[in-house]
Amino acid sequence: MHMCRMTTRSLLKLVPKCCLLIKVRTMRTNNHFEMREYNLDVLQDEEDSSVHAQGRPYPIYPSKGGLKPNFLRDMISRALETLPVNVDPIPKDITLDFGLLCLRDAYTGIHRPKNLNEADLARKRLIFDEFFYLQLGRLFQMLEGLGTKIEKDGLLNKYRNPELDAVFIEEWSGLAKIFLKALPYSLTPSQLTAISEIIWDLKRPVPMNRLLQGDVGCGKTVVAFLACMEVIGSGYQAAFMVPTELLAVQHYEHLHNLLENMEEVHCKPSVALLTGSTPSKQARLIRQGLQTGDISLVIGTHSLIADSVEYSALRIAVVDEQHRFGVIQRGRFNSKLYYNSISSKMASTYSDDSSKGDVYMAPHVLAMSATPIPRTLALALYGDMSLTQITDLPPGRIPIETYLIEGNESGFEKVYQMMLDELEAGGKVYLVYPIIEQSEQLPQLRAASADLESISSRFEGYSCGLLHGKMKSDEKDEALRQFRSGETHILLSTQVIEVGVDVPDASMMVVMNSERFGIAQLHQLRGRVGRGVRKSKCILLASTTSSLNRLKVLEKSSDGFYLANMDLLLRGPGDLLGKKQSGHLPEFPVARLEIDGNILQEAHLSALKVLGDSQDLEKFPDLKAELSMRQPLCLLGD
Ligand SMILES: Nc1ncnc2c1ncn2[C@@H]1O[C@H](COP(=O)(O)OP(=O)(O)OP(=O)(O)O)[C@@H](O)[C@H]1O
Repeated sequence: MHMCRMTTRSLLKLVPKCCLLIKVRTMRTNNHFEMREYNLDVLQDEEDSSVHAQGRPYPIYPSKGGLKPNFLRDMISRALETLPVNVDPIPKDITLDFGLLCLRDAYTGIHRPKNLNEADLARKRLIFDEFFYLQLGRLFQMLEGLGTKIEKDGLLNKYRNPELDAVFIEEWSGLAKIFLKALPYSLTPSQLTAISEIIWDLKRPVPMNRLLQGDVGCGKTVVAFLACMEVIGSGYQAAFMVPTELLAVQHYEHLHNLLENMEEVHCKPSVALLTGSTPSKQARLIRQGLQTGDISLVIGTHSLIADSVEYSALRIAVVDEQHRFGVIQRGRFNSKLYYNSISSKMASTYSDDSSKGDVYMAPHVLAMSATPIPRTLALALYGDMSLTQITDLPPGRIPIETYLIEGNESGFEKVYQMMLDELEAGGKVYLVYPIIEQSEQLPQLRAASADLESISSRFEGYSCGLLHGKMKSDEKDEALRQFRSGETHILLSTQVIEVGVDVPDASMMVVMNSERFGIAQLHQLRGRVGRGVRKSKCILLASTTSSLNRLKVLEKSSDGFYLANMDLLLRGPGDLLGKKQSGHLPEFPVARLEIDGNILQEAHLSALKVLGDSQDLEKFPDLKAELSMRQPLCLLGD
């Protein structure tokens, strides 16, 4: 009998002397192991050395839908016999460069490995293929969307040397320079690198498609504003799309404050706010202003991509919290074309297609994500985007103290006392709940609405506000405004405040039932405090003892990238990204993103190399055929 913990490798077992194999998946619970899955595999013909020679790894196939492992083994064996030698569509120089087995050896190696090393190499090759065709498809599709060879070469170059290009401040547009000068702080080094890199892209005749990532509160917004100023300074327009009205109003007010600081009144751009709640007469005027070019920058929700909104010269679209928008929504900016005279000049100089005198270009897209996700995941999800990361925080931030407290009676008493101390010292408190109303199915969960009364009476003399997703947008704005202005001291809220909400003097957060949230999500929530001069606290109340271990990491680290990696390892990509975002994640039958990131990088480089050799893949007909089978939509131009 052979027992072991299941790992990716343990699908292959060394054949022991006896003829019964048991594959077991165990789970460690507290101090004992529990058997969750098992599989009996009887080797009927022990003498059959051709299939399972002693001492060699032995593949275990699942027996599903009446298909017995032995039957599968037999079929696969026969298929392997008939496999042509020349079955590999990937060019040989690529397989050599990255130390990959050829495809035939990989098939043999995964089903009949001589040893575990061979099985590992075979697995690597299969994973490489999963990643490679995905990257190839995405890049191929992007190249297809570009008009001229110079654009295509430029794009491939940019991907090959992602850190290479940046524009010095002297070369920024006048308006961007004035805006920078008027900021009440200096940019951090990585904010400066990020914006210089973005401006480099903005000056090129190729539409940018860039993802700006950074930890909570690192100051992405101001980088995006600067990018808008750069294009406005060159005579074009900018649109800034956010997922909620709350954020739209906040960004609009924030920008207004920054523009107030500018002494040069004559060059202040005209800025408008357009959301679903904008009164129709005003919305009509804003649309008119965008069409004539009188408005240079519009901040708003998805109203900005409505068909009725026409821009006179939209050169950049910033999409904040981009994972909250579908690919199609983001893509709708691509149809808001503008006439680009620079591109037109370049195209006529370099293009072999002289008919391209007038160039109508899709706007540059700068997507922003407040959830730091590991590079591997970013590449798998957004392989078609260049990536800029802000890796430092503005100076002077006082680290947030995080406490993990068990949500029993004494735990609550302790937390209420800490809240009282904070309020008495002049602080403001967010109370975050997993749900709005009490639920009969989940009685252990605290609910924001249900708690309003008891919290109000407990903290007499301090007023409480309520904020959740089911409130009307003007009610939400009002609740946040009151909290910001200090009319309310405690804000009971759901996770609607998770992204973007910036109330710098909020100094304490208490998360109820924090076991219901992921680590990356809690980090994001925690980022709502510690944004001002007061020392801030975050208290995670956990109602189950088993969750305490998982959440402990938040007490120790405040590095969003590290925590996202931990979340990826602990819970896998689906849970880390949440339902909506992970819905865009392709399926990988063999690969596991949490451990196979380096293979993904190699696959990305290989795809670039292949396309550098042949942008339309005509040089590699077998590869093109394989791509059309694996990613049919990209070759159809969908
Ligand atoms: N270089 C800087 N120095 C000092 N303060 C800064 C700097 N950059 C930004 N800030 C301030 O830091 C706060 C957070 O910035 P911002 O809202 O842009 O962060 P963010 O990256 O969008 O974070 P989140 O995703 O959490 O909303 C703001 O109050 C902003 O004014």
